[in-house]
Order: sequence, then structure tokens, then C-alpha cells
Amino acid sequence: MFQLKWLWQNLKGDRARYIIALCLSVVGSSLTIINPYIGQRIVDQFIAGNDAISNLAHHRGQLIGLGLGMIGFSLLRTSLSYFTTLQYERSSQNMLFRIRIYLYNKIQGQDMKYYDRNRTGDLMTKMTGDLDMVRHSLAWIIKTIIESLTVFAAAVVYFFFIDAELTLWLLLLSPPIFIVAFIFARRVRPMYVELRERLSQLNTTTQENIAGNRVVKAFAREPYEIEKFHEKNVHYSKANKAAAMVWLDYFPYLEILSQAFTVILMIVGGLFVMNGRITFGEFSAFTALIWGLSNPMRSIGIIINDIQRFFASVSKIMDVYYSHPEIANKHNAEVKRRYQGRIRFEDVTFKYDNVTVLQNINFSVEPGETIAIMGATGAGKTTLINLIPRFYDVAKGRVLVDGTDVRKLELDELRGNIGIATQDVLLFSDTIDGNIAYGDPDMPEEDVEKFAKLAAAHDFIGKMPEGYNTIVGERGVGLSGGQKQRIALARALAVQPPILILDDTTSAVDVETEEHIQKSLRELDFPCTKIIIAQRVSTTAEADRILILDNGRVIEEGTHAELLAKRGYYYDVFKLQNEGIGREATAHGQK
Ligand SMILES: Nc1ncnc2c1ncn2[C@@H]1O[C@H](COP(=O)(O)OP(=O)(O)OP(=O)(O)O)[C@@H](O)[C@H]1O
Repeated sequence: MFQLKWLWQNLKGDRARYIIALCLSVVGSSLTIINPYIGQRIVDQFIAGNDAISNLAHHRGQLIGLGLGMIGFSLLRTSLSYFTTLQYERSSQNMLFRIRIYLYNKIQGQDMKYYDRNRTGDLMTKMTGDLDMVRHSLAWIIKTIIESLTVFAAAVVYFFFIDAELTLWLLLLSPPIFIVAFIFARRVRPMYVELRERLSQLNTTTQENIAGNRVVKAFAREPYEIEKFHEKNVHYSKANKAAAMVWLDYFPYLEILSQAFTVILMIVGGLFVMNGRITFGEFSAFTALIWGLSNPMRSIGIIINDIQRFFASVSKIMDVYYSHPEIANKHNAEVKRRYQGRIRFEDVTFKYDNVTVLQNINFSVEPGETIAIMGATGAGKTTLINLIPRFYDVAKGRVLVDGTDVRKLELDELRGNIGIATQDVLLFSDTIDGNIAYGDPDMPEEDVEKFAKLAAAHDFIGKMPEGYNTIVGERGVGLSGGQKQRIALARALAVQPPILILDDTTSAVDVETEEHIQKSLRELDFPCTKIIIAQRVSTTAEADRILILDNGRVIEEGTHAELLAKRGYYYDVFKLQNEGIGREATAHGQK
């Protein structure tokens, strides 16, 4: 079975330990027949046998020996069981540790498409609950199966030695138990797949709710969110109950059949004792070991439940384990070259699945040039810049950096040459200093300050309680939108990239601060090609060229003056931003 093969592969490094654990399980479980055997001898020789009284008088030493043997074997089994469990735990925890790292790296290595398709809550479920289920399978399910089978086999062999017919009477119960268990397994399996899906939905809702808590509060949508959570919770709970109910449907049959072992033993075994076919001691051995037959049958339901959970979880983990990003970063750039920063889009068309978002885009940017991109919301601006660091691949055409198709460049090198400040600013739960120096953790403090100054962030950072050592919360809580943008800009500048991409980075800062930032960008002390997405004409005016995107196409291209002269989209935006209010008032007045 593929899943078991997968487990075996991942046990590499702990296989010997695990095999030792399995062997110890077999040995320890086989030893369970020793004490019933000793018990049998004690009963036959010293309690119920014909010579019991004389044996008690003359062979007391033997009785003490047998008693001590019983205690000794119990201690031995307990120590063995302790040591065995230790080996199972160690090997399964080690495996879990390795798979967790592997999966984390896999998730890290996925491309944007993967993140578009996979929900955070689902990935979190895979990294936590599903992984633990895999560990549980190795440390508990397999162990329980092996131990139950060994005890069962040892008991059956021992029973056969005592009396084959009585054993066969008892074994009559096994086929119906297996049939019931098989039907139960088939019914419950899809339920665990469903259960796993519901859990993932519940986690996704919880995660989104926590992440988006401020939006929820702002819109006073707590009752709605609570209702949404309640719904997912009800679904999960129902799925859980449904699986439990199926188990309850079968549980009475399994329990009755397990109890029947004792009943058969009492009736058939009792008759055999009465007619002298077996001794009291042998009967007591049957009684002492009958659990070895009935217990595995009783726990078969729990084992099947866990096996189904394991399959539901492992298939989810394997989705991540064997996923291959279309755009893979092999991280094997030994020498990372510094690019000149020449960019060229050649007849680029891009689609999200089947929806065309960019069409036949052509433009080039020379090293050191600044190009501004403007356009209505949803026009495709962010998509366009995402093609330069190869977050996505083009559907048609080529994106060239320094004359080479980005698909042929080493990703680490390419991305290392690009500083990017994205539209949604995400800061890590770290100090401001740590956030700015994210691309180069060894950056000296003076440099961090230098880039903060360029991004007009130094002043407000200085006023914070612990300056650059102030910890900003998850997503930059505790900072204003404009402050976050400026830290993100400092972070992008700090890698001194030959290509700087700013996606609406100054939209939340005031005009004065923006002017400071523009001046800094003009006067950077390293060569840098800049691509700036902006909505304000004040930002775009000084660019060497402006591209106007509309519905995935470049509809205008030129300098500020050229585009104004064209009297098209750019001209309209310019008019609106400079005299919009006045013009609207006039327009209304004329009506
Ligand atoms: N990950 C995605 N999957 C599918 N469609 C997407 C994705 N990202 C964006 N789109 C769609 O692509 C189109 C262009 O989006 P894009 O974000 O590039 O626009 P934009 O010009 O940057 O807009 P804005 O100014 O609002 O940021 C939109 O119609 C959007 O719905």
C-alpha cells in the first residue's frame, strides 16, 4: 500500500529503532502466555489436582518458584513494554519532526498559484492535526495491530496445545466479527474524509476571523461571524456525531460477539472440565487468556476508526508532500550577479486560469529609468509587476530582465535583484529594525536608519517608545497605514536593488511625505530602475515614462507632458486631481 510505503520512506534514519520496537512488541506480546501457563501449573499441581495436598507439603519450593516466576515475568513485561513504547515514541516523533520540516519547506517553495488555491486554515490543519495523526498511526495504530495479532496468535497456539476442539469452538466467532468489522470500515471511511474536510473549514473560518478581526469589528459584524463559525462548528460536530453513530451501530454486535467468547468458554470449557477432557488448570489458562481473543475483536472498531482517520489525513499530507510548484526556486545560484536593471515585456499575455488579465503588453525600461504605471482598479497593474520577479509565468510572450527571459534566470538571483513593496503591507512580528533589515539580517544599524530616512520613516520611528527596537505586532499592528507603507519601502530599499518595484506604496502617506520620498528615490546612491504603480499624478509626473493600463492593455504611453498633450485617460485623471472639485462644482452649476 502506497501510504505505508510512504511512511516507511519517511522513517529513514529511525527504521532500525522502529523495527526493534516492532520486534519487542512481538516478544512482549508473546510473553503474555507465560503467566497463564504458570497459573495453569499452580492450579493443577497445588490447588485442584489430585496430588495438590501432597505437592503443597513436599514441593512448596516449586510453588514459591512459580509465584516468583509470575511476578518476575510481570515485571519483565512491564519493563519491556516501557522500553518498547519509548522506541515507538522516539521513532514516530523523529519522523514527525522530519516530515514537518519537509512540508514546511514544500509550502514555502510553492508558487503564488498554490497560495491562490489553498486556504491558510487548510494548510494549518495539515501541518498540525493531520501530521499528528500520522505520528499516532506509527506509534499507536501499528503497535496495537501488531500486539493484538501476536497475543491472538500466541493464545490460539497455546489453546491448540491444550485442546484443539475447544479452540475451534472459540474461533467460530472470528469470521462474523471480521465481517461486521469489514462492513463498518467500508461505511465509516467516507465519513472520516468528510470529517477531515469539515475540520479544515472550521480552522479556515477561525483563522480568517482572527486575521480579519479588525474588519469584523469595524463593520460590527461579530454576530454574523459568530453565526458563520457556529454553522461550521455545527457541520463539524454533525460529521463527528455521524461517524460516532456509525460506530455505535456496529459496537453492540462487536461487543456481543466479544462477550460470546467467555460464554462459549464457560459452556464448552465447563462441559470439558466436567467430563475430564481438560484439567482445572487448563480451564484457568483459557480463562486467563481469553481476553487475548476477545480484546482484539473489541478494539477492532477503534483501530478501524483510527486507520480511516489516518488515510484521510495522510492523503491530505501527501497532497503537499508531492506537490510541485510550476515555478520552482532551486536555490542553487552560487554567484548571484547584480543586474543592470533593463526590463522588457514582449507581447505579454497573462491569464489567471482561463481569464485573460493582460493582453499583448509591450514596453521596455532602460537601466536607471523610472516608469510609472497608472490605470483603473483591476486593470492589471499588480499582475503586470508580478511577472517581473516571476511570481507568475506569462501565458504568451516573454518578460526579459537584462535581455534574458526571466524563465531562464535563477530565481534567487532574479528576486535578489528586485526590491518590492507590495500593495498589502505585511510586517512580521519583529522589531522595526528586524523588519527593515529583513533582506539582509546583518545590516548595520546606521544603514537601517539611512534607509528609514530615505523612506521618510526615521522621524516617526524615533518617536516610538523603543525606537527601532519597537516590536510591531502581527501584520504591523500599532502602526498607521502610511507608517507601515514607509517601513515596507525602507525594507525594499534596504536591499539596494537594481530594480525597485513599488505597488501603490505611497497611497497612504500625505503629499509632503510623498515629496520627501520622491526626492529620496531620485537621489538614490545606487543605480536603480524603478517601476512605480501610482494613482496620484504628483507621483507619476516625474517618471521618465508613464504607462496607462486599461482592461489588461496599454492604452497610453509617454512622458507626463506627452500624455497631457494626448488629452486621453491621463489628461482626465490630471484634470480631476488638480481641479476636480472645482470642475464638478462647475458641472453641477451648469445643469
Ligand atoms: N490571484 C488571482 N487569481 C485570479 N484573478 C486575479 C488574481 N489576482 C487578480 N486577479 C484579477 O485580475 C485582474 C487584475 O488584477 P490586478 O490586481 O492586477 O489589478 P490592479 O490594476 O493592480 O488593481 P488595483 O489598482 O485595484 O490594485 C482583476 O480583475 C482581478 O480580479
